[in-house]
Amino acid sequence: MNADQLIPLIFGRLTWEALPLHEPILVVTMSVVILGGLALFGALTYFKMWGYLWKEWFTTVDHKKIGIMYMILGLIMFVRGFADAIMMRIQQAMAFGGSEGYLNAHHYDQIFTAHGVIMIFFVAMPLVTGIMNYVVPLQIGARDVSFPFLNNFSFWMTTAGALIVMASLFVGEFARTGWLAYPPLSGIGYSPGVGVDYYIWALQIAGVGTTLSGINLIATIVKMRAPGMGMMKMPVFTWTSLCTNVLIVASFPVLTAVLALLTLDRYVGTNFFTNDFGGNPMMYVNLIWIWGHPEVYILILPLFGVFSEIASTFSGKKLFGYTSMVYATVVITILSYLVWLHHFFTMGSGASVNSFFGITTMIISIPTGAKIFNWLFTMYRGRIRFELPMMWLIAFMLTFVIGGMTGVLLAVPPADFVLHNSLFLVAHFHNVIIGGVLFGLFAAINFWWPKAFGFKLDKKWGLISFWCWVPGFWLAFLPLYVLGLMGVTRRMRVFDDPSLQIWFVIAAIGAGVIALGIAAMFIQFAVSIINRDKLRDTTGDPWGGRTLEWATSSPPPAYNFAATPYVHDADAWWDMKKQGYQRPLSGYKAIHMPSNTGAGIIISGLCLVMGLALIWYIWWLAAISFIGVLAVSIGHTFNYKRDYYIPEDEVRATEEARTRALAGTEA
Ligand code: HEA
Ligand code: HEM
Ligand SMILES: [Cu+2]
Repeated sequence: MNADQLIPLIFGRLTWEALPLHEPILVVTMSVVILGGLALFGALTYFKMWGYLWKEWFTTVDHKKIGIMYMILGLIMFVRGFADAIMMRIQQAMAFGGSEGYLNAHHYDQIFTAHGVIMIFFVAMPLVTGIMNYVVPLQIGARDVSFPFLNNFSFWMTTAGALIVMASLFVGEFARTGWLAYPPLSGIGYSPGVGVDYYIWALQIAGVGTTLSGINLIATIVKMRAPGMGMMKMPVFTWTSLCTNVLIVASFPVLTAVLALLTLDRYVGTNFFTNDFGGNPMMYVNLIWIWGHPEVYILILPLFGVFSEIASTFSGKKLFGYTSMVYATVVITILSYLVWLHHFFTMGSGASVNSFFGITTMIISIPTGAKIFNWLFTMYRGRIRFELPMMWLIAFMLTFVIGGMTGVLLAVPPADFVLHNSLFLVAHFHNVIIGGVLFGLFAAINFWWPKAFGFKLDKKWGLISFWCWVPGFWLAFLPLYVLGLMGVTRRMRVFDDPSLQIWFVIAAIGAGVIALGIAAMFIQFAVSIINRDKLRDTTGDPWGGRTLEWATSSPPPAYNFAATPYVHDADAWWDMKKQGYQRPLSGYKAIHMPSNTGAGIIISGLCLVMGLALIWYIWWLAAISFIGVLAVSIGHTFNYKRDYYIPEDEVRATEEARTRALAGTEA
């Protein structure tokens, strides 16, 4: 065998050509990333941080630390996703009057695809999962989630997926198909390169993590609630998390299946989604939206829960209409399975089918509207405190209602025939996702940060971020409604009609203002960490909270609660405070806890290698890493050192420190 035959056997289709050395933008980015990575690696080694990170964070099974790691992952990926967005905004503002802008078509198409994929799968999903992971066990008075090791494994699988997408920036290319990769465009005939394979394996690997984390949180909420907390006494955020995870468990397997079929089409030459040989691309479109529509409610529902907690806390009132809030959430959960076809009204289903799906879609406005009015009635005659979370709630209501209304417009099939795939659609979904999901996450971060770290976030920089984000959002996306109504379609790189340019320029300025908002948010974090002693909260309950997470210290001890709380009311902690609750000061017991393990990160690391090997057709490496995954997974079942006890003395010492801290604040 000569070298020409041997090299492909070893390296598959990976060659030097895969490095984008001819793309100056990528060379610069790559150098910055490599230098930054080396600097970080050097710093961590110099300060001897690796052991600490490995023992305390990477291998942790503590839901609180895993929650924080999800948030960090989401925020880092947000910077990447936003960099893509700003590049598109600059390109579209420039590409008029014969100018081609600065991005070629090959590059531009990867950017909008990567932006969509990253923002949905590796920004919104990790941030939402992170908040649920952190808050749910505390809200239900539990010690951790049902399956703590699985939780660590889920996080690393999500991270492995994110790393695969990031790798495509520097080695090879990403998909050029749009974020849902419709065939036949995503089939091997029209996309022969590695881009779609990067897409497939990133989503498959991250999807395993998402599905398992959904199962984990459902089991946790169903089985681990504190005594007395019946279903109708669960905090609303826990309710919305439960429904979200039901949606995850019921919809992600469909995504897995549809991507598996696409994989078969691409790798072994089956014809599920081709145009001939009995294939049918419409099957793909149906399946992907049966996952895709519930996905957008997976993103928004937890934030509806966050806003419910915030509305009542900062109005100093019980949430208006708890029961209707719960039923509205459940109704949205069910309805979200009956509307998927509104994403392809124009693809020939006929008038009656379109009417059915148009009407079911519009019906979702009713439970959503009920929620909006419940929040307003909660605020009505309340003693409102305009802290940052409350500010975000108000911005959310004003923004989301408009985005929801334009959604209802799109739900009218004849209108959708005009607006489908236009910038009006792009404006609709950014309006609900940024106004709903992101504003909700910012509210959540400002609300629960003091719980996680024991000090509040700086208000001044928080307000600067707020006042950049909200007008910045409107500047960036209102022009897209106008352009959409004028007939401009999505995913365009250059334009002919010079009269459109001004709107793109305004949108680019808006994105610039958003960039300032993002910078202000990171400055807010930094300033708060520096001034943490001034912003310290020793009570564990800085906002006058209503639910159980505020009953324990900030940050909570590893075991969350020394004594399991007993629940009498949906606002359990508020009720306890009203009844003159006294913390038990004696009678501590040793606490049974799960042990950390490296199995999760190792298996995910092997999956990462396997994914990359499959993308590049390096079959031997894929086989070896697959065997490695099996071996480590089986090996892990023989690990009997899975738990330990926090000794009674340690619990007592921790609780006595808290007693002193509480006395300090009261004095
Ligand atoms: C968080 C994400 C999120 C949310 C919450 C929504 C919510 C809604 N969406 Fe949106 N949507 C997306 C994300 C989201 N969407 C995405 C990402 C796409 C495009 C994907 C792509 O193609 O790339 C999309 C696309 C999309 C389409 C397809 C258009 C097309 O491709 O041509 C349609 C059509 O029906 C639609 C409708 C709706 C409706 C009716 C709601 C409703 O749930 C809104 C309900 C809320 C309100 C109506 C406001 C509050 C209510 C009141 C104040 C009560 C009174 C109001 C009335 C009685 C009307 N959406
Ligand atoms: C923060 C500011 C943001 C800006 C400025 C921005 C900008 C853009 C732009 C310019 C496009 C391409 C539109 C076109 O087709 O012409 C786009 C597409 C998209 N964006 Fe954003 N975006 C932002 C945030 C987000 C967030 C937070 C999400 C989701 C969580 C998101 C999800 C998407 C999706 C799914 C697409 C469609 C991709 C495709 O066409 O395949 N965006 N965005
Ligand atoms: Cu939809």
